[in-house]
Amino acid sequence: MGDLALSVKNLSVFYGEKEAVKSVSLDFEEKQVTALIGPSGCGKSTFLRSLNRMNDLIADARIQGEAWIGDRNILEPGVDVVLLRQQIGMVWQRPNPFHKSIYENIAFGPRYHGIKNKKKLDEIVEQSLRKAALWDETKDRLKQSALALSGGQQQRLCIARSIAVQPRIILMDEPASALDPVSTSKIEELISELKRDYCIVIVTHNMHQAARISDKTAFFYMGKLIEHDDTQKIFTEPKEKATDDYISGRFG
Ligand SMILES: Nc1ncnc2c1ncn2[C@@H]1O[C@H](COP(=O)(O)OP(=O)(O)OP(=O)(O)O)[C@@H](O)[C@H]1O
Repeated sequence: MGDLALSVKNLSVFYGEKEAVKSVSLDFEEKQVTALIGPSGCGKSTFLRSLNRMNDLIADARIQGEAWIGDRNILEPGVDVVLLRQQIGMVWQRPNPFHKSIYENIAFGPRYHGIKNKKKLDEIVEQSLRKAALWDETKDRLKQSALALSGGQQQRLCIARSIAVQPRIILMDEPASALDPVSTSKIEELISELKRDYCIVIVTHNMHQAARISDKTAFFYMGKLIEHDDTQKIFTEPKEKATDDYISGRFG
């Protein structure tokens, strides 16, 4: 087994009385892609959002359990969520660039975290755009609004923005589901490149996508983690009947 990036223990999430995620324990390794799959409403996004404390923003959401990065439980009350979100980045279903230039979208995070030197910021912008396979398309228009980019380019910009603050883990909630097939395959190629450096956790409804890009797959059903294993095993010889039924399209 490789190095652990994040270890989740008995994580439960409640919305009021409703338990949307039920005592899930799951480990994520460095330099691996884990796909979270399961039918609509099974708690995948809720689980994902808990990992960088985005659920803190929902008034009646309550979390129990632990999530460890090294010797730190990131779900403890005293954790600085701004620093946490630097370590654990998030890419949403719909690209959400800031209403700023391409350059400023990338430079914003590093500047916020204290980098003021223009040359250093230029370097970070270039490196982040290169890593997100967007440099060639944007290097001559860095001052232009990010909103003038296509949807697929905007999503790669959002990935570049999360890389710019040097995270360890990148969470992605159906990052390609709003994109056309060409943009989708670019995002998939990009994810395969990025896993050399990062731990990636991706929610996807697309079974083929999960099979293509992930090393591990976790199947959720009605808030519970039913099965977690090598992606190849989940898709060829799942242990649980519910997993088999879901991946062969019998429900969901
Ligand atoms: N902000 C919220 N307030 C109350 N209930 C919520 C909230 N967000 C999600 N839920 C409920 O929690 C459960 C899990 O939802 P969640 O969005 O995590 O599932 P999901 O597996 O990601 O679904 P989908 O694939 O449709 O996005 C659902 O029953 C949903 O209705």
